[in-house]
Amino acid sequence: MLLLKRSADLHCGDLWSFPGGKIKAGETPKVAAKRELTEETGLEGCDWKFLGDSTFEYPDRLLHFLLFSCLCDNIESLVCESTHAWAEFDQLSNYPMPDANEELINMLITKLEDELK
Ligand SMILES: Nc1nc2c([nH]c(=O)n2[C@@H]2O[C@H](COP(=O)(O)OP(=O)(O)OP(=O)(O)O)[C@@H](O)[C@H]2O)c(=O)[nH]1
Repeated sequence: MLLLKRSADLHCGDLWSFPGGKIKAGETPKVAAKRELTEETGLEGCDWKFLGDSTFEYPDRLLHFLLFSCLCDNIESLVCESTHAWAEFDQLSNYPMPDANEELINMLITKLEDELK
């Protein structure tokens, strides 16, 4: 799983997060997910899947997340402004993440378990 370290000056700064960002007007969620991945990493994912959605209320904002997974087979072309890490599921506790991500990770694990059945 690809994780990016957020800059200190951003919301949830200095925490590790999934590539992503806000949907622009007129974009579908999937188009936005693909755009954000490429903007932030230079990578083009394939085999995109919508995994589910989740809402999280921070003290200063209410966020609605639409979670996608994809595969990246060209990882040598990764170009990233932020510090990045490739993490296995059992290593995630080493990467402090925003509070909203607990539910996102549970969603990921559930979907992967379903696929392996
Ligand atoms: N990208 C990303 N954002 C997350 C995660 N978890 C989480 O709570 N967030 C929050 O989701 C919001 C949107 O993310 P973002 O700041 O990356 O959005 P963006 O790239 O469009 O930024 P911008 O507003 O500077 O254009 C932020 O408030 C961020 O803290 C995550 O895993 N990845």
